[in-house]
Amino acid sequence: MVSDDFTNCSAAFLQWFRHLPGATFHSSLAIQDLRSRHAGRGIVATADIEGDVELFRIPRGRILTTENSSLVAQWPNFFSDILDERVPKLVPANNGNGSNDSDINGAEGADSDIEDEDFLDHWLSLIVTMIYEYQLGGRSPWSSYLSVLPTSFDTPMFWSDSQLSELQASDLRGRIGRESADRMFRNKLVPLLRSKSEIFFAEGQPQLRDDEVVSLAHRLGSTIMAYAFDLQQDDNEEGNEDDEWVEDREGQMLGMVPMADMLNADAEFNAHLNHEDDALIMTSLRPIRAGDEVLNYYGPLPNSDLLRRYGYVSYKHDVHNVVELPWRFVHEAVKAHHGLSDEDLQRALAKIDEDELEDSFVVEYSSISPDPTGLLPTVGMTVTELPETFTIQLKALLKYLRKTKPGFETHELDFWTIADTVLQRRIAQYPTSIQDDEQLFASIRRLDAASEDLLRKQMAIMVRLGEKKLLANAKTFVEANLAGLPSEPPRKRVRTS
Ligand SMILES: C[S@@+](CC[C@H](N)C(=O)[O-])C[C@H]1O[C@@H](n2cnc3c(N)ncnc32)[C@H](O)[C@@H]1O
Repeated sequence: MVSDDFTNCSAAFLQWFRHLPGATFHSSLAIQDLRSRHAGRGIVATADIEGDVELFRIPRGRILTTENSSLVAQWPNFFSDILDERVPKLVPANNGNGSNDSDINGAEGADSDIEDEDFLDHWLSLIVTMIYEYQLGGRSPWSSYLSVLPTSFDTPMFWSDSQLSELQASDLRGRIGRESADRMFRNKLVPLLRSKSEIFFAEGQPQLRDDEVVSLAHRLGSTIMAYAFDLQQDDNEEGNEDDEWVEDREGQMLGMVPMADMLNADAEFNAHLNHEDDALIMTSLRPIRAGDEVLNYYGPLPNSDLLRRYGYVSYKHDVHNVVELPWRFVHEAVKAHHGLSDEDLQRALAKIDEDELEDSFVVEYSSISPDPTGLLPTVGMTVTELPETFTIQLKALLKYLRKTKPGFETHELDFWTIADTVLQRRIAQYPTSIQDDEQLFASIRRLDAASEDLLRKQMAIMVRLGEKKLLANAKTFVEANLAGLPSEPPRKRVRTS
């Protein structure tokens, strides 16, 4: 085997980890180089491992957190200083992906990671802590760990405009937020670190220029998004009442957990991190065969969010895809279908409490969750209902039109026809069809996927294609409902008294 920096760093990291007091690492596991399939490092079983076996254990004191770092001892007002510097919203307003109340991984929740102020405090604190540890170099207790963390990313945050354009009409494009993060790092973070230059830029430490600090902050900010775990989780609360899996990566107390974050992940997985009082323990959920990769779970994320936060996509995550339907498309469709004026529409809308209105509605497949061993049921991906808020709001609008416009009538046929038009309008926002994308995807798969540009293009096509398939599926559902209705609306009832 050719030994390069990458393999040397993996070996040094493993050796460091094995020597941490209280840490364990199963003898049938190895860290493997998975760069040939764009998956960086991963952990693979070298012999069969049974289910419910401890794979490795990380003592809580060895987790890279602000509390465990020596930074706070040198900067006693660290937390209050960070709170003063935070910027409430890092992403442009109105970029939420609508509502999906499944959990933090739902469309809205996925966005809330950087909109949420608590998360932002923890994220920023951890960025500063990691800058501090990086600046310590070999003197950091985590230096062997830091050297296996990535220095570049394939998340859209780092894509060119032409690469981003390949996402076409995906809602993801409005949710990247690089500019606002950049502004915050430049205007807040750099002055904050400069004000503590005796801690961050002392003699003997790298003397970074401002732009270097900003790019290091971006790099670490992205590392945290893709690697950090929520440490506050209580295993008893982990599953909700339905015993569903939740993501353990996005929460209010973030920490970088050496080794746990060497696991790649998928929508089907075979390992889970258990949170105990003094340690985090990675456990196998079912037997893992020799040669199999040990996989963690990042949550029921659509491919757009997997790409946004982790920089990769996976066929298995297609089942969690989501697409937003804007409320304004409903306005347009109602107006066109019923031949209404703007005034007609506004009069009816004025009757609805604006605060209760959603700006958009999330279309998704009927929910599929992994079982307790991390496997997904083998059922087809189908849309079996329209978003509940879509139905409520459209029905409310039609009701108020009936109240405010004399002679206005609607029937079930109108509801489904409007829904069909809205879907058609959303589908038309993507300039290429499913067939175009499938052909394009097949043709570029044969090319050299080592090219960064090509890899990003492939991932963008997978995101947009998955969204188009979801919309087509939703349209089929609506068409089936239309087909089941009488084509003529019932005759007007004549009042007899
Ligand atoms: C927590 S790290 C996992 C370890 C990582 N592969 C490494 O080399 O450090 C998360 C990152 O791993 C990569 N990753 C995770 N699961 C993957 C998968 N199934 N396929 C490809 N890349 C994956 C992504 O780059 C993601 O941002």
